[in-house]
Amino acid sequence: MTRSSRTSPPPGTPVPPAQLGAPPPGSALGSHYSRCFGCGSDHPTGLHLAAVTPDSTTVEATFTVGEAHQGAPMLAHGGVLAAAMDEVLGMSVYLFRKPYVTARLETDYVLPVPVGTTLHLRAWCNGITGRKAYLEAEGRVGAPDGPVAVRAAALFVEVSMRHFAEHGDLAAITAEHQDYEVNP
Ligand SMILES: CCCCCCCC/C=C\CCCCCCCC(=O)SCCNC(=O)CCNC(=O)[C@H](O)C(C)(C)COP(=O)(O)OP(=O)(O)OC[C@H]1O[C@@H](n2cnc3c(N)ncnc32)[C@H](O)[C@@H]1OP(=O)(O)O
Repeated sequence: MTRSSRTSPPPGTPVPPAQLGAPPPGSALGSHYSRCFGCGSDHPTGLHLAAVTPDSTTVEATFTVGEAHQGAPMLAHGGVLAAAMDEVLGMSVYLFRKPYVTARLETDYVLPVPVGTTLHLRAWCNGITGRKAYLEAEGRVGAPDGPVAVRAAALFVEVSMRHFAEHGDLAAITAEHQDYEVNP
Protein backbone atom coordinates (compact mmCIF):
# COMPACT_ATOMS: atom_id res chain seq x y z
CA MET A 1 0.00 0.00 0.00
CA THR A 2 1.00 3.65 -0.19
CA ARG A 3 2.58 4.43 3.16
CA SER A 4 4.46 7.49 4.29
CA SER A 5 7.64 7.17 6.31
CA ARG A 6 5.57 8.40 9.23
CA THR A 7 3.60 5.14 9.34
CA SER A 8 6.49 2.80 8.48
CA PRO A 9 8.83 1.75 11.27
CA PRO A 10 12.45 2.82 10.91
CA PRO A 11 14.60 -0.07 9.63
CA GLY A 12 15.49 -2.48 12.41
CA THR A 13 12.53 -1.58 14.63
CA PRO A 14 11.61 -4.78 16.47
CA VAL A 15 8.15 -6.35 16.21
CA PRO A 16 7.19 -6.95 19.82
CA PRO A 17 6.37 -10.45 21.00
CA ALA A 18 3.08 -11.28 22.74
CA GLN A 19 2.93 -9.55 26.12
CA LEU A 20 2.51 -11.19 29.47
CA GLY A 21 -1.13 -10.56 30.33
CA ALA A 22 -2.29 -10.38 26.71
CA PRO A 23 -5.47 -12.32 25.96
CA PRO A 24 -4.59 -15.92 25.08
CA PRO A 25 -4.77 -17.08 21.43
CA GLY A 26 -8.38 -17.49 20.32
CA SER A 27 -9.79 -15.03 22.87
CA ALA A 28 -12.63 -12.67 22.14
CA LEU A 29 -11.62 -9.07 22.89
CA GLY A 30 -14.17 -7.12 24.86
CA SER A 31 -15.09 -3.52 24.21
CA HIS A 32 -12.72 -0.97 25.81
CA TYR A 33 -15.62 1.42 26.43
CA SER A 34 -19.35 0.67 26.17
CA ARG A 35 -20.13 3.96 24.40
CA CYS A 36 -17.25 3.74 21.89
CA PHE A 37 -18.41 4.38 18.31
CA GLY A 38 -16.30 1.45 17.09
CA CYS A 39 -16.91 -1.28 19.62
CA GLY A 40 -19.36 -0.09 22.29
CA SER A 41 -22.45 -2.20 22.78
CA ASP A 42 -24.34 0.78 24.26
CA HIS A 43 -23.66 3.03 21.27
CA PRO A 44 -26.98 3.30 19.42
CA THR A 45 -25.51 3.87 15.94
CA GLY A 46 -21.96 2.58 16.36
CA LEU A 47 -20.16 -0.11 14.39
CA HIS A 48 -20.41 -2.70 17.21
CA LEU A 49 -17.17 -4.38 16.16
CA ALA A 50 -16.43 -7.60 18.02
CA ALA A 51 -12.89 -8.88 17.61
CA VAL A 52 -10.81 -11.91 18.44
CA THR A 53 -7.07 -12.39 18.63
CA PRO A 54 -5.86 -15.58 16.96
CA ASP A 55 -2.36 -15.32 18.43
CA SER A 56 -2.24 -12.59 21.14
CA THR A 57 -0.56 -10.12 18.76
CA THR A 58 -3.04 -9.59 15.92
CA VAL A 59 -6.75 -8.83 15.77
CA GLU A 60 -9.52 -10.11 13.53
CA ALA A 61 -13.08 -8.84 13.24
CA THR A 62 -15.92 -8.72 10.75
CA PHE A 63 -17.90 -5.65 9.80
CA THR A 64 -21.04 -5.79 7.69
CA VAL A 65 -21.71 -2.49 5.93
CA GLY A 66 -25.25 -1.36 6.66
CA GLU A 67 -27.61 1.27 5.29
CA ALA A 68 -26.47 3.65 8.04
CA HIS A 69 -22.93 3.52 6.62
CA GLN A 70 -23.64 4.83 3.10
CA GLY A 71 -21.78 7.64 1.36
CA ALA A 72 -22.82 7.28 -2.28
CA PRO A 73 -26.13 5.41 -2.67
CA MET A 74 -25.67 1.84 -1.45
CA LEU A 75 -21.90 2.21 -1.16
CA ALA A 76 -19.91 2.47 2.06
CA HIS A 77 -18.75 5.90 3.22
CA GLY A 78 -14.97 6.10 3.25
CA GLY A 79 -14.91 7.74 6.67
CA VAL A 80 -16.91 4.90 8.17
CA LEU A 81 -14.45 2.39 6.72
CA ALA A 82 -11.56 4.45 8.14
CA ALA A 83 -13.28 4.38 11.55
CA ALA A 84 -13.54 0.58 11.36
CA MET A 85 -9.84 0.38 10.52
CA ASP A 86 -8.93 2.80 13.34
CA GLU A 87 -10.83 0.61 15.77
CA VAL A 88 -9.14 -2.68 14.86
CA LEU A 89 -5.75 -0.94 14.75
CA GLY A 90 -6.42 0.41 18.25
CA MET A 91 -7.49 -3.00 19.48
CA SER A 92 -4.31 -4.55 18.08
CA VAL A 93 -1.95 -2.11 19.80
CA TYR A 94 -3.86 -2.50 23.06
CA LEU A 95 -2.74 -6.15 23.03
CA PHE A 96 0.58 -4.68 24.20
CA ARG A 97 -1.23 -3.54 27.35
CA LYS A 98 -0.54 0.18 27.28
CA PRO A 99 -2.86 3.08 26.37
CA TYR A 100 -2.26 4.49 22.87
CA VAL A 101 -4.03 7.03 20.67
CA THR A 102 -4.08 7.38 16.91
CA ALA A 103 -1.61 10.06 15.76
CA ARG A 104 -1.72 9.36 12.02
CA LEU A 105 -4.05 7.17 9.99
CA GLU A 106 -3.59 6.46 6.26
CA THR A 107 -6.26 4.62 4.31
CA ASP A 108 -6.16 3.18 0.78
CA TYR A 109 -9.57 2.46 -0.76
CA VAL A 110 -8.95 -0.32 -3.26
CA LEU A 111 -12.47 -1.49 -4.15
CA PRO A 112 -15.94 0.03 -3.74
CA VAL A 113 -17.77 -1.64 -0.86
CA PRO A 114 -21.55 -2.08 -1.40
CA VAL A 115 -24.04 -2.06 1.48
CA GLY A 116 -24.47 -5.63 2.67
CA THR A 117 -20.80 -6.52 2.19
CA THR A 118 -19.09 -8.26 5.09
CA LEU A 119 -15.52 -7.09 5.45
CA HIS A 120 -13.04 -9.37 7.18
CA LEU A 121 -10.72 -7.03 9.07
CA ARG A 122 -7.26 -7.86 10.33
CA ALA A 123 -4.76 -5.61 12.13
CA TRP A 124 -1.19 -6.18 13.25
CA CYS A 125 1.89 -4.39 14.57
CA ASN A 126 4.98 -3.80 12.41
CA GLY A 127 7.11 -2.46 15.25
CA ILE A 128 7.27 -0.33 18.38
CA THR A 129 10.03 2.12 19.23
CA GLY A 130 9.76 4.39 22.25
CA ARG A 131 6.20 5.70 22.43
CA LYS A 132 5.56 5.08 18.72
CA ALA A 133 3.74 2.00 17.43
CA TYR A 134 3.54 1.28 13.69
CA LEU A 135 0.47 -0.67 12.69
CA GLU A 136 -1.22 -2.00 9.59
CA ALA A 137 -4.68 -3.34 8.77
CA GLU A 138 -6.68 -4.66 5.85
CA GLY A 139 -10.31 -5.37 5.06
CA ARG A 140 -11.13 -8.23 2.70
CA VAL A 141 -14.46 -8.82 0.98
CA GLY A 142 -16.58 -11.80 1.98
CA ALA A 143 -13.88 -14.07 3.43
CA PRO A 144 -10.55 -13.87 5.28
CA ASP A 145 -8.79 -14.57 1.96
CA GLY A 146 -11.15 -12.48 -0.19
CA PRO A 147 -10.04 -9.51 -2.28
CA VAL A 148 -8.64 -6.56 -0.37
CA ALA A 149 -11.05 -3.59 -0.40
CA VAL A 150 -9.35 -1.36 2.19
CA ARG A 151 -5.84 -1.08 3.58
CA ALA A 152 -4.67 1.15 6.41
CA ALA A 153 -1.41 2.05 8.08
CA ALA A 154 -1.12 4.04 11.27
CA LEU A 155 1.14 5.58 13.82
CA PHE A 156 -0.21 5.27 17.35
CA VAL A 157 1.47 7.13 20.21
CA GLU A 158 1.55 5.83 23.76
CA VAL A 159 -0.07 8.14 26.30
CA SER A 160 -0.60 7.99 30.03
CA MET A 161 -4.04 7.60 31.55
CA ARG A 162 -3.68 11.27 32.48
CA HIS A 163 -4.34 12.02 28.77
CA PHE A 164 -7.89 10.71 29.19
CA ALA A 165 -8.30 12.43 32.56
CA GLU A 166 -7.19 15.81 31.24
CA HIS A 167 -8.99 15.77 27.92
CA GLY A 168 -11.91 13.39 28.43
CA ASP A 169 -13.94 11.67 31.10
CA LEU A 170 -11.63 9.51 33.16
CA ALA A 171 -14.41 8.46 35.53
CA ALA A 172 -16.31 6.87 32.64
CA ILE A 173 -13.21 4.94 31.62
CA THR A 174 -12.17 3.79 35.06
CA ALA A 175 -15.71 2.60 35.72
CA GLU A 176 -15.02 0.01 33.02
CA HIS A 177 -11.20 -0.31 33.49
CA GLN A 178 -10.37 -0.94 37.11
CA ASP A 179 -7.00 -2.24 35.87
CA TYR A 180 -5.75 1.28 34.98
CA GLU A 181 -4.43 3.94 37.33
CA VAL A 182 -3.84 7.60 36.53
CA ASN A 183 -0.67 7.70 38.67
CA PRO A 184 0.74 4.18 38.45
C1 LIG B 1 -10.55 5.61 25.21
C2 LIG B 1 -10.15 5.11 26.58
C3 LIG B 1 -9.22 4.04 26.61
C4 LIG B 1 -8.68 3.74 27.97
C5 LIG B 1 -8.13 2.44 28.11
C6 LIG B 1 -7.14 2.07 27.10
C7 LIG B 1 -7.56 0.84 26.49
C8 LIG B 1 -7.79 1.00 25.00
C9 LIG B 1 -8.23 -0.28 24.44
C10 LIG B 1 -8.56 -0.42 23.16
C11 LIG B 1 -8.51 0.72 22.24
C12 LIG B 1 -9.31 0.39 21.06
C13 LIG B 1 -9.68 1.30 20.08
C14 LIG B 1 -9.45 2.72 20.08
C15 LIG B 1 -9.62 3.15 18.65
C16 LIG B 1 -9.64 4.54 18.40
C17 LIG B 1 -8.33 5.23 18.69
C18 LIG B 1 -8.53 6.68 18.48
O1 LIG B 1 -9.21 7.09 17.58
S1 LIG B 1 -7.76 7.75 19.58
C19 LIG B 1 -8.52 9.33 19.17
C20 LIG B 1 -7.83 10.07 18.07
N1 LIG B 1 -6.52 10.51 18.43
C21 LIG B 1 -6.31 11.58 19.25
O2 LIG B 1 -7.21 12.19 19.75
C22 LIG B 1 -4.88 11.96 19.49
C23 LIG B 1 -4.73 13.47 19.51
N2 LIG B 1 -3.30 13.80 19.54
C24 LIG B 1 -2.62 13.90 20.71
O3 LIG B 1 -3.18 13.75 21.78
C25 LIG B 1 -1.13 14.17 20.59
O4 LIG B 1 -0.83 14.81 19.37
C26 LIG B 1 -0.29 12.85 20.73
C27 LIG B 1 -0.56 12.17 22.08
C28 LIG B 1 -0.59 11.86 19.56
C29 LIG B 1 1.20 13.23 20.63
O5 LIG B 1 1.44 14.32 21.47
P1 LIG B 1 2.61 14.31 22.57
O6 LIG B 1 2.80 15.76 23.00
O7 LIG B 1 2.29 13.34 23.66
O8 LIG B 1 3.89 13.77 21.86
P2 LIG B 1 4.70 14.33 20.59
O9 LIG B 1 6.09 14.61 21.05
O10 LIG B 1 3.96 15.39 19.86
O11 LIG B 1 4.70 13.00 19.64
C30 LIG B 1 5.38 11.84 20.04
C31 LIG B 1 6.09 11.32 18.83
O12 LIG B 1 5.10 10.97 17.84
C32 LIG B 1 5.33 11.74 16.62
N3 LIG B 1 4.04 12.15 16.09
C33 LIG B 1 3.00 12.66 16.76
N4 LIG B 1 1.98 12.91 15.94
C34 LIG B 1 2.38 12.52 14.71
C35 LIG B 1 1.73 12.50 13.43
N5 LIG B 1 0.50 12.95 13.25
N6 LIG B 1 2.43 12.02 12.38
C36 LIG B 1 3.69 11.56 12.55
N7 LIG B 1 4.36 11.55 13.73
C37 LIG B 1 3.70 12.03 14.80
C38 LIG B 1 6.14 12.94 17.07
O13 LIG B 1 6.90 13.49 16.00
C39 LIG B 1 7.01 12.34 18.17
O14 LIG B 1 8.03 11.63 17.54
P3 LIG B 1 9.56 11.68 18.14
O15 LIG B 1 9.44 11.12 19.56
O16 LIG B 1 9.94 13.12 18.14
O17 LIG B 1 10.35 10.81 17.24
